[in-house]
Amino acid sequence: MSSEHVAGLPSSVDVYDTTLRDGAQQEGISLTVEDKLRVARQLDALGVRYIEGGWPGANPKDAEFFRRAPEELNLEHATLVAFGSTRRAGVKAESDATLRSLLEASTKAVCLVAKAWDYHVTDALRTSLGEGIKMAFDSVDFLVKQGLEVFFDAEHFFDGYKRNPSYSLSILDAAEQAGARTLVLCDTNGGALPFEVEEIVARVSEVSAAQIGVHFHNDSGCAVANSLSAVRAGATHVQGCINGYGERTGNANLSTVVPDLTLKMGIETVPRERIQLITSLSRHVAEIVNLPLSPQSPYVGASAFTHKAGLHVSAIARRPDAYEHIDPETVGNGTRFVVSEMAGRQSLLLKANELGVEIRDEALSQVLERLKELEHKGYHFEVADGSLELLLRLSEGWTQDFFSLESFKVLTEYKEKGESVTEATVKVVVNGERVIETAEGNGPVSALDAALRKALRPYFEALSQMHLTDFKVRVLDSDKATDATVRVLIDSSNGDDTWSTIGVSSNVIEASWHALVDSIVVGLIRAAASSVYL
Ligand SMILES: CC(=O)SCCNC(=O)CCNC(=O)[C@H](O)C(C)(C)COP(=O)(O)OP(=O)(O)OC[C@H]1O[C@@H](n2cnc3c(N)ncnc32)[C@H](O)[C@@H]1OP(=O)(O)O
Ligand SMILES: CC(=O)C(=O)O
Repeated sequence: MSSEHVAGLPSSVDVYDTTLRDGAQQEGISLTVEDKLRVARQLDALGVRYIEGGWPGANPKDAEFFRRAPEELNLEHATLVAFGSTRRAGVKAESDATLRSLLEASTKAVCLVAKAWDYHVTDALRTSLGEGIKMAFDSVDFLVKQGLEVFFDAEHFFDGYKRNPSYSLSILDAAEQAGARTLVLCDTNGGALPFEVEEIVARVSEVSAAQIGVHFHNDSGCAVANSLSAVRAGATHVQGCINGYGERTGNANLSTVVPDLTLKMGIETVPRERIQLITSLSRHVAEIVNLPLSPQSPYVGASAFTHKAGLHVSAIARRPDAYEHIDPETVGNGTRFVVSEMAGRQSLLLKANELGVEIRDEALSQVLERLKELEHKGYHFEVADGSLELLLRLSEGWTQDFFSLESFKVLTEYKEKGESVTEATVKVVVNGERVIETAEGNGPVSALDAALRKALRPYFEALSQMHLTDFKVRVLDSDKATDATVRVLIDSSNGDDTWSTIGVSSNVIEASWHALVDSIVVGLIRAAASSVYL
């Protein structure tokens, strides 16, 4: 990996975040004003140069955001930008409602979107090409004369340029003449490809003296690549959204673009020491927008530095950078290993170390063979580290002596009006004593869990701190209908620690029982290890 500056590239690029405006245009995202303020604070802490906060004239929420921002944000690094369109056709700039609401937002900078494709001027705005140019000029001119820094988003620039370059360039020229700070070439439909981008941005850089910026949508899957190509061709301002949120397939993902520009191309973007905040920021923003972050997200995803294949893990154990393109800590992420049927001895050894289980070299091959057999039957140890820990311990001759099962029974009684009650009875031996307990639950697993806890609780105080946090059932061979094998996964927690356990059987209650017993046994082992009294 090189973070040295590459000759011929700009020394710095302005990062312009539009998560709160274009990001919020993604289907499924709806931010409150508080959410927007929280995201803005996070972006400022990362050190982005500009934060586009929303369109103040479009809805009361964005207007309130801009009203509250000066008092509640105290931005250290970033400049807040209000977004809106140019004046409407046939309306004077000073009387245009959108431009007035931009002024009322009281930011130092604004961003104006204008049509840069002739087809959009004639067919979407339904006005003349000359009026399209005047709308751009008048709007920028009006806001610059009010003392504002103006970014100019040339909407559909790439599509327009490919069809009628002279019109698209004259729109840019109008904005530049009127005093726009930055001409932002937008790939609004997101269909551009990197080689086209490089050629077009290079051409615009030749004819324009203003700063060139870019804004890419991801419809061809190239938004990040296009942003990097644009920088190679002369752009020094890049727009995008955290986690690639945005209209349709999203915008250029800043959680990728920023590390790429900084770590791969040696370009200054956010302050160098803050790049390590990008993983936590990306995950925090995912929480706020309430969308799970894809584990495969480059740099910041949970799987970005997770290794599964045995050959990879064995090499990494010898050379940590063997299968990692950067040191994960640079971006605040970390290396993980998962163990599955694709593991080799080295993977298992590393996992055993991580789980605090000592395992002899001779035992490794034997456990690996057993693990692969179990995975063939439907186990999935990658997501069940608790059960994997027990498998490793068993291979070293350990047996759980907390309790032994004599039998369990589950009854579901259907009552009038469709109500049902499930009751479980467990018979276990603890400390040489036979214990029989019955409990009710809202289903077989909760009833079994309650009965087992009732039986064990007098002997193991630590059980009061343990609880199940999730329960998942997956049918593995659904073509066998009711004879299908099912996999049950249980997540558990004791407040400090979490673990996952697994059970597989053609009987869902039996599979649940195995996962449940593993969950309790792992919890008791952890309690013993942290000297919580049992
Ligand atoms: C490429 C982008 O993503 S830009 C950001 C787009 N974001 C949004 O649209 C979200 C916020 N939008 C809104 O809340 C509303 O669409 C508003 C408030 C902006 C406008 O609402 P309305 O006045 O009801 O208009 P509506 O949305 O139906 O149509 C858009 C109007 O803007 C005009 N318009 C579109 N682009 C521009 C432009 N760049 N400059 C000037 N006017 C424009 C259209 O001509 C149309 O006006 P018309 O019907 O008088 O011809
Ligand atoms: C401005 C903008 O969001 C676009 O052209 O996609």
